[in-house]
Amino acid sequence: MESFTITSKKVLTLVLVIDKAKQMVLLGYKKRGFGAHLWNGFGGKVEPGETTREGALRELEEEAGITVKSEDFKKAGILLFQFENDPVALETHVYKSYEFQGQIRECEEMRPQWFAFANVPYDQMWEDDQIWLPMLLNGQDPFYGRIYLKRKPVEDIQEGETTAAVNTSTSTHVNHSTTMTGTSFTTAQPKSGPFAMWDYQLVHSLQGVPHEIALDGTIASFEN
Ligand SMILES: Nc1nc2c([nH]c(=O)n2[C@H]2C[C@H](O)[C@@H](COP(=O)(O)OP(=O)(O)OP(=O)(O)O)O2)c(=O)[nH]1
Repeated sequence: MESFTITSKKVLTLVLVIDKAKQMVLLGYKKRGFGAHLWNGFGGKVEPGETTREGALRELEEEAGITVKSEDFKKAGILLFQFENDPVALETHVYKSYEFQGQIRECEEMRPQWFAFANVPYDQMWEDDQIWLPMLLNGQDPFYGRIYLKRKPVEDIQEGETTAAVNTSTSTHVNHSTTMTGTSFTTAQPKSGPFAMWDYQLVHSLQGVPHEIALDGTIASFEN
């Protein structure tokens, strides 16, 4: 795992708004920047002086035009994204809400759209989302884990390309409750961005949500 060694991390947020009665989730089509042309939740970098919660609520309002009351805004998990040959990991704090206020609107960066749980466009999302998003939609949170991503060879991300072999090694287990440990997919999807998921470790946590994931993957404390 030498090529996945990390020495620092950036803190990011990601918000999923869910209509429980209709079994639909609000996603945004990212028009530019990191993860462009993929559907995703709403989020971004946490600013200096902000908590992850405040940063997540700010990004949701900026990118989708809506607000969520504090009591409805729940932490669903933390994912540490590690990229091949990149010493900076992205510690992404994932939030969910079943309620929101305001009018959903498009902005320069994101085009929001509701999707039925059965029609989530996983082939146009980050590859790892099909591992953890169903857990969030089915209420199997909180969770935490590490996701390892490799840059795809250029020819594999061109339109029309259908298969790209990716490494299928099995990762070691992390402790705590139900541990899922991964083998990545044998077929990389050409529209799912420039990165292929190489491996993952994901834990459905019974202890609550971690405050953070240390660089060595350990969890120092939980929020509840
Ligand atoms: N669903 C999903 N989201 C991911 C993955 N990797 C990853 O960074 N993200 C999210 C976390 C953040 O919400 C977003 C990247 O944040 P960013 O810093 O590029 O956000 P941004 O371009 O909107 O920048 P800003 O608003 O903070 O200026 O993408 C992934 O594998 N799956």
